[in-house]
Amino acid sequence: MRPAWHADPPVPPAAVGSGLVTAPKTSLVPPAEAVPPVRHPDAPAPGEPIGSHYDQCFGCGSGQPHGLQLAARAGDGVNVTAEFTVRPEHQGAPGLAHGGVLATALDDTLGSLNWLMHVISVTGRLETDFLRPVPVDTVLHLDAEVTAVHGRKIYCTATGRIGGPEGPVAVRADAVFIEVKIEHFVNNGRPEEIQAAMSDPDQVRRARAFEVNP
Ligand SMILES: CCCCCCCCCCCC(=O)SCCNC(=O)CCNC(=O)[C@H](O)C(C)(C)COP(=O)(O)OP(=O)(O)OC[C@H]1O[C@@H](n2cnc3c(N)ncnc32)[C@H](O)[C@@H]1OP(=O)(O)O
Repeated sequence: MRPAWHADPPVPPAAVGSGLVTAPKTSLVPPAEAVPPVRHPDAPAPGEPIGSHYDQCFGCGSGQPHGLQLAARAGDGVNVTAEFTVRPEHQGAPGLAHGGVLATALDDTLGSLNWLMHVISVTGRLETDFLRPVPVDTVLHLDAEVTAVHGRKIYCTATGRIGGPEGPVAVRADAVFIEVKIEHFVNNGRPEEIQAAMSDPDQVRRARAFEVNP
């Protein structure tokens, strides 16, 4: 007999009007008309630290004691590298990193690609493969790159290796990020944090870096 979970009815592809709305998924494979990404002339130099986009970011902010404190550096193309050390507060199973935390590490590394193109984008779709368990105290060596751009859609990929930068791949992801304007955050973020960010000269300077996009 099939297990009970096999008997779940399939989710309808689009059920508008029934209370369910399932958006069509964007393929993670760029369309034929997609173009290669362009490294912005003012992108950080290869090897230069990218820094956090927001000190309260769970992925890269220094103001989040339980966060990942991810430190990314620019590559020589439209790519970055980063490291994340798994701490006890990141556990899922005993002694092992939580899968959602590992997905966050991949997501935030992909997010730092914004600095290479001087485009603000947010995660639209992120598909993650978990290939090896990642124990506490492990340094996850991440790399991410943009593979193609189509309109506002930015196709990108990331891997996380253990045991060194050339070690075996433990996690990987393919993603589509969507370009947005700064208003995306101003209009949607909780007012307390938006007001605090807008009165922080460092935060305003980080945001302005994108607005001089030629
Ligand atoms: C100060 C510095 C800060 C810098 C801040 C940097 C932050 C980085 C942090 C790490 C990354 C994150 O965690 S970001 C946080 C997690 N992500 C989010 O919160 C995003 C929530 N989703 C949204 O707000 C929205 O759905 C958007 C913005 C993604 C899309 O809405 P929209 O702007 O109305 O887009 P729309 O016109 O419908 O679609 C434009 C094109 O994108 C495609 N598209 C739309 N949504 C998706 C999707 N989810 N997945 C795939 N593809 C999609 C459409 O098919 C279309 O393709 P075509 O028809 O043109 O072909």
